[in-house]
Amino acid sequence: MDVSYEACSEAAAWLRARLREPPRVALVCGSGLGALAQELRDPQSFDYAEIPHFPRSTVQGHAGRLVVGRLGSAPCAVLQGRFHLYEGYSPAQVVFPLRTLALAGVHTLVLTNAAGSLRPGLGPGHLLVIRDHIDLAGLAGRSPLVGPNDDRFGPRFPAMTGAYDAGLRRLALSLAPPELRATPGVYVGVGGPSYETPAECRLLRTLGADAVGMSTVSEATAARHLGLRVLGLSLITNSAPGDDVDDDDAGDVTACGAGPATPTGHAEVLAAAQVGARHLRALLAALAPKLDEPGRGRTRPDAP
Ligand SMILES: O=P(O)(O)O[C@H]1O[C@H](CO)[C@@H](O)[C@H]1O
Ligand code: HPA
Repeated sequence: MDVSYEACSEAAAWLRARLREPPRVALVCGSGLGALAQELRDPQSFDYAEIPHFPRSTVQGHAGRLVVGRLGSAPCAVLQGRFHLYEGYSPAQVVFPLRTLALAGVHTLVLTNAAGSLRPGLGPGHLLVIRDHIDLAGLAGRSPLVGPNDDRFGPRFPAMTGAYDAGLRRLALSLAPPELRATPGVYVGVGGPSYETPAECRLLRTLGADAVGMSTVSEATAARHLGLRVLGLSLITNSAPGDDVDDDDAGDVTACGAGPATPTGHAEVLAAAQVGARHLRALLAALAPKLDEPGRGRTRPDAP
């Protein structure tokens, strides 16, 4: 698969030729969160298979469809389906859709995901508003930015301090429906697709992580490389095994305080995400007026 700047530009031009207006905000739906696209007015919808160079979704709960419409007054593109490293995609393939959307006009990216809680008191149905992340694959050399740098996407060495926009985070925390018990925290991205062992969860906790998942970090890294503003929202679908869990019977014991000790399977993750999606939709509707701002654009001078 061609993941070059030229391939992204071709996909972006294909989209722009079909859209009533270029998108300025993009939203990536996490597992089971495809219903977030229902917030869009006047939607136009495209299967990923139609869009030049796009990868194909292989995971249940990721429809593989791009829906473009208005979120409040903001032209918004919703990716109903993301790509994960465990599907066998390279890091550059994982971030191809959001690079395409950036070239099509997007300046603000909302990343959503389903995640396991590592923090006592943070349980299924709660929302972690991502303050920072730990990219285990990236730290091990599997960043989407590895390889020759194309300066048209961004600089060779982008900063990742403040990667998640503080203003958007504060807004999300203040506007979230009370049912989500929204709290800021650190998301750790792991490779998957097996869920974590109790010992791995202990390790991730000592690293300072509050929630764990298999996505988001590559996308946030590529988005900052592109100069996009990023908001990250983790809907907690399960608790990861806690310190109190005996490795022999992790399935029997309630873990970090709330909900079943971890996951059991993707079906449960999808079911929990679908329950929380209702409140997440309310949050998006409340955030909508703040996501697009006149004058805001990609911070790179040569942005198309
Ligand atoms: O991060 P999203 O795409 O929401 O999906 C999460 O759910 C799947 C595991 O159930 C993994 O892909 C994990 O990353
Ligand atoms: N671990 C990793 N990814 C996940 C989890 C989890 O516990 N829950 C949802 N996605």
